[in-house]
Amino acid sequence: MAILITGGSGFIGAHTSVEMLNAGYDIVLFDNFSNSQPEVLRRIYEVTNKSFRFYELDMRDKQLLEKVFSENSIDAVIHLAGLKAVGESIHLPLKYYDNNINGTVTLIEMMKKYEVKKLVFSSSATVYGLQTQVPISEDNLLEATNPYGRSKLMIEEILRDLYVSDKEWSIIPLRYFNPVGAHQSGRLGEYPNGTPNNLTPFITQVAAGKLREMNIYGNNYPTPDGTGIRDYLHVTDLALGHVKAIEKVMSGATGVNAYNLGTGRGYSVLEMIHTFERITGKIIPYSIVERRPGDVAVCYADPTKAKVELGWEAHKGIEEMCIDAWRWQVNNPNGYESSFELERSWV
Ligand SMILES: NC(=O)c1ccc[n+]([C@@H]2O[C@H](COP(=O)([O-])OP(=O)(O)OC[C@H]3O[C@@H](n4cnc5c(N)ncnc54)[C@H](O)[C@@H]3O)[C@@H](O)[C@H]2O)c1
Ligand SMILES: O=c1ccn([C@@H]2O[C@H](COP(=O)(O)OP(=O)(O)O[C@H]3O[C@H](CO)[C@@H](O)[C@H](O)[C@H]3O)[C@@H](O)[C@H]2O)c(=O)[nH]1
Repeated sequence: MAILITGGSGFIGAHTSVEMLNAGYDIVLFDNFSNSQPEVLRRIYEVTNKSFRFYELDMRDKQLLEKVFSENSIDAVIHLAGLKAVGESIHLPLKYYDNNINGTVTLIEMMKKYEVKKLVFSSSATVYGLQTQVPISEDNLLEATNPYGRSKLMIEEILRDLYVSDKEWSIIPLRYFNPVGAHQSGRLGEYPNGTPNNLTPFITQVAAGKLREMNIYGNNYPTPDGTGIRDYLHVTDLALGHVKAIEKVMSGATGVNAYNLGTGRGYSVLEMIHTFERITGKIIPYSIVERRPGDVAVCYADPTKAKVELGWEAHKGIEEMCIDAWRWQVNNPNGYESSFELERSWV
C-alpha cells in the first residue's frame, strides 16, 4: 500500500513527501527533473530518515509510467507534476498544454487501468481569474487568464467529467494560494531557475546580495499602502493540507471536491519586504514600477471549507515564512548543488 507523488522532487513535492513520510505513509515518487534536482531526494531522506522509492520519468511516457503502477501497489495519487511559469506559458502555450494536460490524461488513464481511483490534484487560486470579491470561496466563478491557468482549469474540468463517467472516483483539487517559505531544517526550499518571477524568492535574493534591488509592481492599487495583497502560506502548512486530503480520499468519500489552501489573511508587498528587513537586518532596496499585467489588487482565501471538512488550517505566520525562507537562502546560496549521484531506487 503506497501513495504515489508525481513531481515529488519539486518545491511542493519535497515538502509534501516529508510530511507524508512523517505521517507514516509509504510513498513512491517520480519526476523528470525538468525543474528540480536529484539532490532533493537525498535531502528528503536526510530530514525524515525514512526511505522511499523514486523513478526518474516523464509522465507522458506511458511505458515508464506503467512500470510504476505494475511494480508498486498504489492506493492513491498526489499529482503535483507540471510546469508553472505564467509568463513562459503565454509564449509557449503548447508546451504547457502538452506537459500539463497530456501528462495528466496519461496519468489518469494509467490510474484507471490499475483501478486507482483516489486523486489529490494541485490546482491553484489562478482558477479564480481576475476575481475581485474577497475572501474567495470555492463556489466562486472560475476563469483563466493565461495558458498556465487554463491548463489548471481544464484539468479540474477533465476530473469532473471523469467522475461523471465513473462515480467510484474520489478526487480533491487543492487550490493553493501563495506558498512560500522553506523547511525549518534549512535543507529544503525553492531555488527558481534564473531571475525569480515570484515575490519572496526575489526578496531573499536581494537580501542575500545576489540581485541589486526589487521592483514593486505598482503602488496605486486600492489597498492601504497601495501595493498588491496576497494570501501567503507556509509550504509546510500546504504540505500538511495534502496529508489531510489523502486521509479524506482514503476514507471512502467519492466525488470531486475542491478546497482552498490559504490562511485567509492577506499581506501587501511592502509588508512582506518590511518583515524580511526586520528578520534579516538588511535593507531591501526597491523601485516602484508599472503594474504587472494580469495582477489583481487583492487576493486571499476563504479557508473555511478546508477547516470544516478536512480538519486543516494554516498555523505558521509570515514571520516564520520569512525566517525559514531566509535560513534556506543563507544555507544554500546556490540552491541544491548537484553533488549527488542519483540512486534510482531508495528501498
Ligand atoms: N508554487 C506555487 O506558487 C504554486 C501555486 C499554485 C499551484 N502550484 C502547482 O503545484 C505543483 C507543484 O508546484 P511547485 O511549486 O512544487 O513546482 P516545481 O516546479 O518545483 O515542481 C513541479 C515538479 O514537476 C516536475 N515535472 C514537470 N513536468 C513533468 C513531467 N512531464 N513528468 C514528470 N515530472 C514533471 C518538475 O521537474 C518539478 O520537479 C505544480 O503543478 C504547480 O502548478 C504551484
Ligand atoms: O518582483 C516582484 C514580484 C511580485 N510582486 C508582487 O507581489 C505579489 C505576489 O506576486 P507573485 O509572488 O508573483 O504571486 P502571484 O502573482 O499572486 O501568483 C502566484 O500565485 C498564484 C496563486 O496561487 C499562482 O496562480 C501563480 O502561478 C503564482 O505565481 C503581487 O502583488 C505582485 O505584483 C512585486 O511587486 N515584485
